[in-house]
Formats: sequence, C-alpha cells, structure tokens
Amino acid sequence: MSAEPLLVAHRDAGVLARAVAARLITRLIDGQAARGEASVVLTGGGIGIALLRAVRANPAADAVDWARLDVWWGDERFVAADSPDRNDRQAHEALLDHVGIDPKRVFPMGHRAAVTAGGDVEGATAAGGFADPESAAAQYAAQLAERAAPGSAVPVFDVVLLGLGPDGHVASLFPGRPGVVATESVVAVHDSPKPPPERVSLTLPAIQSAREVWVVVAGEEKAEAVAASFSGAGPITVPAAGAVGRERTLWLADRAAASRLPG
Ligand SMILES: O=C1O[C@H](COP(=O)(O)O)[C@@H](O)[C@H](O)[C@H]1O
Repeated sequence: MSAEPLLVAHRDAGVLARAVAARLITRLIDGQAARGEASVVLTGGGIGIALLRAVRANPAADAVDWARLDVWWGDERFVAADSPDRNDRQAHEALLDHVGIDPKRVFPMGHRAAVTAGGDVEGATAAGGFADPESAAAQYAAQLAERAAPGSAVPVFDVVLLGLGPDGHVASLFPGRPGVVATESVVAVHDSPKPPPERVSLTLPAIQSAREVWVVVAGEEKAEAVAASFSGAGPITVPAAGAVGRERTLWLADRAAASRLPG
C-alpha cells in the first residue's frame, strides 16, 4: 500500500480546481508518455465537475492525447440517462464533449431503464438501461474485468479522482453501510443518505488498485470530514480513510476544508 497521504492546501475552491486540473493534465501526459495510454476515474460533485471545467479551460489540455484515454467513473446516481443528476452527463457537459475523446474508451455506469406505460422496463439493450442498480453494478464489474490484466478485477488506473462528503463518504461508499466492506469491485447502493437514493459505486479494493488516488475537497462544511480522515479512524466510520493509492495518495483541498487539521 502507499505511503502516508499528502495534503496540499490551496487558497480557495477556484484555485484548487485550476491547480488540480493542471496536475491532472500533467499526470495524463506522463502516463501516455510512459505507457502509450492513460486512464482516469472521474468523480461527480461540485468540485469534481469544477475541476473538469478547469481542465477544458487550460491551454495545456491540448497536450493530452484524449483519444488514448480510458474514462471511468467512481460512482453514479442510478437515475434516467438524461437526468441532470447523472455524474457522467455533467462530466460530458464540462469536458468530455469538448475534447477528442474516443467514445469507445468512455465507460459510464449503467442508468435506470425507462418504464413503459404498461409498467414494463424497456431499453435494457438498445439504450443500455437497467431495471435495478445491482444489474448495472454487475455489468460495470464485467466491463472493468474485461479491461483488467488476467487475474485482476479492475485495470490499474492512473488516477482515481474522488470528492468527499461531509459525512466522510467517497464515491457512493457511506459510513457504516455494506458498500464500505464490500470485496467485489462494484456495488449497488440503496437508501443513500445523500439523494438520489439509488447509486452504483466502485468499492475500496477497486479504488485502492489505482496508481494514484486524489481526494479533492473544498469548503468549510467538509473540514470535520477531512480532520476525521486523518485522525486514524477506519474506513467503516470514515470511508475516505480507505481511499489510498498504490503509489501515491493526495488530498487536494482548499484552506477552508483543511482548516480543522491539527497544525
Ligand atoms: O453525490 C455525490 O457526492 C460526492 C461529493 O459531492 P460534493 O458536491 O459534496 O463535492 C461526490 O464525490 C460523488 O461522486 C457524488 O455522486
């Protein structure tokens, strides 16, 4: 497992988003130089989408070969494909629709299938929808396994980006819920404390297979959760404490979010 997490604090959320964007661009360029391709796991949430907008606005984004990038998600809201709540839809609007991504290398988590007037679920094949988050989670696990090395459940991601909830959740892994102790790569989530209630999420073992894990966090309302993550608490009570990368774990925060850390 990785060395101790390193926290870098920036002046405010705007500077944070631009700094993480610059860091991500460099990381993807370096991954492509070393291995011919790169992979990133995206997060939803306020700062997670703001940083994608900042990537788009950064002139150095042209140095990334977007066609040689695999794009995955750490979690998704299990709602209709066209819902504004979808993390993938927000990421497309912020960045993916504006760079030369290869659509075959973009791997969104499954969405809720449309229900016909007669109550039947449709679209499971044509539109890629699912009747329940369990089916979407199983399909995502299979997609990950397909792109993984033999014997591994998930590919070795270059970077997993995560947001942080005020309760210490990362992806859709909430304190004390079954997802935080799951050993498979992807789980279905019901009764999420944060709406919408149904979700799909990577698990901690899947997140921990990444070369680098970056927890990106802004705002005073997250300060307790940041402090709890560094307090020595375990991932069942503070899921973010289990978000560590193989080579590096970075906490990229604004000063408000870092304000309750001792020292
Ligand atoms: O619902 C979610 O929330 C978290 C945190 O979002 P934020 O707006 O409080 O930063 C996010 O990381 C996750 O991807 C998303 O599904």
